[in-house]
Amino acid sequence: MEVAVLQSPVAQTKVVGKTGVLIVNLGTPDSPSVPDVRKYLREFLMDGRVIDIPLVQRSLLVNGVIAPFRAPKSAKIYKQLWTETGSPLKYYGQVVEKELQKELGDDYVVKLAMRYQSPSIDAGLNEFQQLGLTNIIVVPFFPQYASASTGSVYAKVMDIVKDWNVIPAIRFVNRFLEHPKFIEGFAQIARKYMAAYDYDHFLFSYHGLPERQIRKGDVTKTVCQFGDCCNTFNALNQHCYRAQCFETTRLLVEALGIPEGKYTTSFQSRLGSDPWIKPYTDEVIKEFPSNGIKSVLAFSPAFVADCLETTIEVGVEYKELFEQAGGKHWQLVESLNDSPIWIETLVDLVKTA
Ligand SMILES: C=CC1=C(C)c2cc3[nH]c(cc4nc(cc5[nH]c(cc1n2)c(C)c5CCC(=O)O)C(CCC(=O)O)=C4C)c(C)c3C=C
Ligand SMILES: [Fe+2]
Ligand SMILES: [Fe+2]
Repeated sequence: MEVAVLQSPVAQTKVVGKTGVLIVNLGTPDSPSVPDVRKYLREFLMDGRVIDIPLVQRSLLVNGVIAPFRAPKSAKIYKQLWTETGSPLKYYGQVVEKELQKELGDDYVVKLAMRYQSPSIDAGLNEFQQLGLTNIIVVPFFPQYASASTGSVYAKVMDIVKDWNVIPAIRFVNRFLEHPKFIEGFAQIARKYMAAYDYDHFLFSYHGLPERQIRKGDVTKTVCQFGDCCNTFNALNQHCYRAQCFETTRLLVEALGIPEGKYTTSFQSRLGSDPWIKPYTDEVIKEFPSNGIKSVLAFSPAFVADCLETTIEVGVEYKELFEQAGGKHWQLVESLNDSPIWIETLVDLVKTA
């Protein structure tokens, strides 16, 4: 009796067995206007996993300092980044959503979401709920796990579904820095530049994090000393974001045959005066020319789509810094964006989740 009321057999076959795939990137402002950038920064930086200080202090910092003073400066940089298709981070997300749907076929429903701003995680999950999908795979677009990125996506998803009557079976992709196709994706782009120019040095610059955030994740309080310990990657330190970044470099160096001594790993975009993970990219770059390094191929493998952090920070600002210090040739390795090998990586991640 109940079954007949619930759904016709035709409607049932449409959804039964389908899996919802939520691909999630960080987010970006809706436009490069000051109010939209301010709205984005407020939502982003009020996340307690991003600025992990008590709520009252966070609110004073974000609403009293960052939103009024940083937003106008950031808006100018976002205007530089914006193209006719909008923010590259969102544009490539939309292309990847379509391509991945095509590759995965009818057994899956693929939805793009952003942790902050739009399209929201809420909207994506609600669509899955309306379709009656109770198998969901969440793929955060962060190759390395950090509480501020991947962790925040997990927390948001769980916060949304916790009140549903039928909580779906959810599988979360945790990290994919060691996926051979992810590594090969960056290697393919880099080979194009390496074939055309003989670079003195290779820089692998990752988004930074306050050291405090890594310390919090080290529940044993013995793993990360923020030094050479991060150079080896093992079962104990696999959740240390800094160690994951060094491992990403090691795999890329191996794939590209870069000799020892010809590459550096560093961390960019620090905010505030607390210690962030070192070495800092801007300090490393300033030293390059005086050490005889006049040409650099720069990678940004903490991101899978070009964004402010790659195109502007590494591609423009660090280039200027390098040239001011006496450097001659600087080239950014663009991100995976909508490359076929990135879509293949995602297909593998979904099918093995
Ligand atoms: C406390 C501050 C920040 C932490 C911690 C942090 C971690 C973190 N962020 C990304 C990915 C991206 N961040 C981007 C921009 C960005 N990040 C911060 C601050 C922290 N990030 C700020 C203030 C900004 C905005 C830049 C500005 O206004 O100047 C972006 C780019 C988004 C875009 O629209 O292009 C990405 C992507 C990760 C992966 C991460 C933890 C590892
Ligand atoms: Fe960031
Ligand atoms: Fe570490």
